[in-house]
Amino acid sequence: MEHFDVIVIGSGTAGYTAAHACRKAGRSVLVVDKQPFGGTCAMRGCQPKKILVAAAQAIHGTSALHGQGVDGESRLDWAALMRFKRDFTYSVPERSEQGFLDAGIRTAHGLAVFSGPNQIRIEKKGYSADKFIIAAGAVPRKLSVPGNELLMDSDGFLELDALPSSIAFIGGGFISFEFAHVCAQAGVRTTMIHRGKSFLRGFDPDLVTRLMEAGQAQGISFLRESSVKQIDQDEGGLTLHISGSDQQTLSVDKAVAAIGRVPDLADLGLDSAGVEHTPRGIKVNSFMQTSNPSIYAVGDVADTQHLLSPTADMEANTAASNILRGNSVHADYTAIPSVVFSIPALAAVGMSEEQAHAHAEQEGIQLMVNAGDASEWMSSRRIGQKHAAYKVILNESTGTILGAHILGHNAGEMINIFAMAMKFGLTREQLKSLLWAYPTHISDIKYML
Ligand SMILES: Cc1cc2nc3c(=O)[nH]c(=O)nc-3n(C[C@H](O)[C@H](O)[C@H](O)COP(=O)(O)OP(=O)(O)OC[C@H]3O[C@@H](n4cnc5c(N)ncnc54)[C@H](O)[C@@H]3O)c2cc1C
Ligand SMILES: NC(=O)c1ccc[n+]([C@@H]2O[C@H](COP(=O)([O-])OP(=O)(O)OC[C@H]3O[C@@H](n4cnc5c(N)ncnc54)[C@H](O)[C@@H]3O)[C@@H](O)[C@H]2O)c1
Repeated sequence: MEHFDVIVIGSGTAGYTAAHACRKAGRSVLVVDKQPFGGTCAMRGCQPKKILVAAAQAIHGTSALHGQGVDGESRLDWAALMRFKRDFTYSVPERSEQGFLDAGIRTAHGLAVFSGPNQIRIEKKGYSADKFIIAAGAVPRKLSVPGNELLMDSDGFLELDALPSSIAFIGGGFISFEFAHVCAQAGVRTTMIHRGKSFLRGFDPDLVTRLMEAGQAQGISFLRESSVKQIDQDEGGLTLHISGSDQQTLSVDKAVAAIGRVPDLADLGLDSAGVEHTPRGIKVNSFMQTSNPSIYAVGDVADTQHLLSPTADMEANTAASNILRGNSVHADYTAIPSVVFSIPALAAVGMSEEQAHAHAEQEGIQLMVNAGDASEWMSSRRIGQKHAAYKVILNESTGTILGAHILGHNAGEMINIFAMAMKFGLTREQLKSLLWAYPTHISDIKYML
């Protein structure tokens, strides 16, 4: 049985970082993936999604300035856009694997299954290691209703050769919002169906309302407190049977289930390795170590709060560091920005207003909540942006930032400034004293403070 210092299961964001970090320190490393190398972010997530969003933003940006110096219609050419997207994703597996090989990391293809606490099998061949890092990611959650096989998931949407003329997104989270805005800009009749009352739970409700107004202005319909109970195929496409809303059925050409992602635990053989897990993922401590001290778990497969690329990367570095130098580094979840790449984008970091009020009461501090509409600001007017708003929550006495929430073009870039300020404890006065390049969206931050 071949032996390695470290075996990494999964070649996505987390697996990539962990494998390279261990190899850089001179360890012998094997990385294995059951799919072509590269993982979700590069192949089926952040990167290809952002290519579609960029095109949709260009269409929206042009139409927003019609009559204000911009003339003529722009149109989203889906077939060309998919070719453009594939130019990026096509080469990922080969480049990713070559990068591992160039660094001296061994690669293997196939399903990795634990056959004991310190060994795995890949396609009938056994391997052992001193340490393992499980970076097996997550997969789309399936809607368990009759006819669910007629639904697409995000992987399917990102591979669509032609856009339908009507589409429904089931779920009121990140993926539904981002893809719905792309579809709306392509002229697709788009409906979002959400079982709960509040869309984009976790984001500021006032800003979510403004985002939904922006979506409605682009032609998106929203059904809330509505559950899809059954899907039937009919001649024209699909009929969705919906309970809870006034609308009982909805006919669409295609429908996408975007109801969250679940850790990809199936077939890993975790019980043979003594690794505790729940449907939420592999249980880890703050060193990213599992119940088996030789095995660490990182990224979407671990039972942590975030399913994001930067947190996958940070957790992988944490696990690698703890394997190399003994458990000494804790995963640090301070000030993690998150962005819905809708049109406009919605971004947040830190506490919600509700959390901040609870925190203030508990700590006996005064809050300062700066909130407002930014659609009349020059930065919005010059690009024809009609939906822009912000909410910044500060500790009044120290001037430090507890939370920031931004809706608008470039919100995804601006939020990083707030994340940096929070991470390093910068105050309102310090931020205001900076000479921001002007006129930029980021220079608006001083008005928000
Ligand atoms: C549509 C979409 C858009 C997204 N957009 C963003 C975004 O804009 N920003 C952001 O921060 N995050 C985004 N995310 C989330 C982000 O992609 C994930 O958080 C991140 O990719 C997780 O990385 P990972 O390494 O943990 O898992 P993955 O990248 O999923 O890698 C896991 C790998 O493990 C392999 N594997 C699993 N089980 C086994 C096994 N038993 N044997 C061998 N191999 C195995 C899989 O084949 C896979 O390649 C998005 C996700 C989706 C779906
Ligand atoms: N820009 C980004 O950072 C980005 C973009 C896309 C995805 N992601 C990551 O991927 C994850 C998955 O995205 P997502 O949009 O699928 O999930 P999500 O968690 O953002 O939203 C899931 C939605 O589905 C609903 N839902 C859950 N179970 C349901 C059920 N059985 N029936 C009906 N509705 C149900 C939830 O109420 C929620 O509205 C996200 O949590 C996020 O971490 C991030």
